Amino acid sequence: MTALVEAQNICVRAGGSEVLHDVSLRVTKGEIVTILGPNGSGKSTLLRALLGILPVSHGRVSRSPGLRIGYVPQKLHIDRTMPMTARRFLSLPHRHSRADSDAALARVGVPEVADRPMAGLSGGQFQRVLLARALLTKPDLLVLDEPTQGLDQPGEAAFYRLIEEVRRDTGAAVLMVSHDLHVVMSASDRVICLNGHICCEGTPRVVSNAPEYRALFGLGTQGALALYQHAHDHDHTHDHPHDHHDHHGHTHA
Ligand SMILES: Nc1ncnc2c1ncn2[C@@H]1O[C@H](COP(=O)(O)OP(=O)(O)OP(=O)(O)O)[C@@H](O)[C@H]1O
Repeated sequence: MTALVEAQNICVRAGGSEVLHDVSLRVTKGEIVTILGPNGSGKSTLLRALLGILPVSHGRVSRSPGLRIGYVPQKLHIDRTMPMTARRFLSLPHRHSRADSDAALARVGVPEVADRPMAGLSGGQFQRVLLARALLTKPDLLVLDEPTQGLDQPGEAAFYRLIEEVRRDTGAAVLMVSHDLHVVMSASDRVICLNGHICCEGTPRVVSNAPEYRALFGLGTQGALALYQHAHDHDHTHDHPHDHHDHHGHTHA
């Protein structure tokens, strides 16, 4: 199938060193592809090179003619003191009708936030508004750089379900970066494991059993640590172990 976007043997340099070496990948129509990798492994750099924001020092990037991309960058600086409603935010930088904006908010499951200030939204609502803004461009390809950062695990799982629905309804392909193995495994057609180069790739099942993947995420690398801490945080916010602990405390008292 024709690729929407394709990298052929690309190398990318940043800050005087080679951040990506000999990376090749393609995303075809309607696919959900997730890039996983430790901090600093070049995930954002790869997305930016595919989007043409960063130049490659070797190889080539091609995008299908007329490709419409909805991009949600990893960091979006919003002046939290500026009172801007979600509907107004959706019209930046391109103006959209009220009906289209409201439909986009409804599509991502937060119709109620249209008149609320962006600064007052929860993390999950905020990420959904970012997705709504990307959808307003009617993209063939959604590029999402860690779209679930700051969300708890149920919030992440709900967000990935939403991504699957969007793909089903719009036919858009999705290329995203994630740190969360568990939820990504169920939502992705294909996973690419990156650490400056592609360590392994394939269906989630194939990748989770690949020795390269286990070496990167399972043996105390920087990435494994980040992932472990991520999971650890979730345990702490979970109600049951906490209740259990309290219960024991009372029993002993
Ligand atoms: N503009 C830049 N100048 C210097 N170094 C850069 C620049 N952009 C990226 N880098 C370096 O390239 C490497 C890859 O960065 P990148 O942001 O792509 O990683 P990442 O996998 O997205 O990381 P994270 O998971 O922490 O977001 C890092 O070592 C980073 O410091």
